[in-house]
Amino acid sequence: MENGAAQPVIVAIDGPSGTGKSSTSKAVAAQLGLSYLDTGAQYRAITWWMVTNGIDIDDPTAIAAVAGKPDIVSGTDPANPTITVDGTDVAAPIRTQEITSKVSAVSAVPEVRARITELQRSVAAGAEKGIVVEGRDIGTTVLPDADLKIFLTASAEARAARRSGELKGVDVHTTREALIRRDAADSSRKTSPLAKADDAVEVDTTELTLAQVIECVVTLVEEKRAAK
Ligand SMILES: Nc1ncnc2c1ncn2[C@@H]1O[C@H](COP(=O)(O)OP(=O)(O)O)[C@@H](O)[C@H]1O
Ligand SMILES: Nc1ccn([C@H]2C[C@H](O)[C@@H](COP(=O)(O)OP(=O)(O)O)O2)c(=O)n1
Repeated sequence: MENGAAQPVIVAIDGPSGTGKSSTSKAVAAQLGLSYLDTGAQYRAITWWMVTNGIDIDDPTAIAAVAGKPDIVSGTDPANPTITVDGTDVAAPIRTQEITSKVSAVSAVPEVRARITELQRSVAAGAEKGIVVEGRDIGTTVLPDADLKIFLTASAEARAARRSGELKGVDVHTTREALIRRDAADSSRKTSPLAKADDAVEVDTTELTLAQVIECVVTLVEEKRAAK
């Protein structure tokens, strides 16, 4: 590496629900002094706005017509990630089952994706030391020139067990079915589906602890940084 300040490093972490994207990305960003962006939270936030404003989420034309209206702001400190819509803190309401069940329909609308993708690129460009961005289409569409692309996977059983550990009172079977439905919707949409980029490193986390996944990604980032 040359003398002087380190070049910003851009890391894209994609994969389906429950593979460990958020936990891994936050920890990696915190350890390496990078910013962090949860793009799923942005899609949840725009879905929350649609629901709150009575937009019919089964009507893509109605969604497209207002996709530019909400002002979504993400705080990128991995120790305290925040998200607001028109100045309102929506960190809690975007995690309800209602929003989770509606987010795939809203995020499949091309006008929504165009709007959120633009936002994501401007956040990444503004991260002085670099950023870890997690989602479904970061390596393929949002930041195709990322320095490092990771695609996390895990069995449906492991993912459902992890998720139902968080959702008290919801059984593993129901969680597993909902998760498989959402994966199918996110993977089959026309615009920018959930997919592994050709140059992404695939990490199967089924048999790994979270600490092992974090260590693996930190090592890969450090190797990329050393080679820059
Ligand atoms: N490798 C792992 N082993 C066990 N539990 C994990 C692992 N990775 C993540 N978890 C747990 O699984 C849940 C979902 O992880 P999260 O990072 O939110 O996944 P994602 O962002 O991909 O949906 C969290 O409770 C997290 O602590
Ligand atoms: N880059 C992204 C990130 C999320 N989405 C959509 C599709 C996902 O089902 C929802 C919610 O994503 P989120 O990462 O919060 O979901 P999980 O926490 O992994 O269950 O947003 C997307 O379309 N593109």
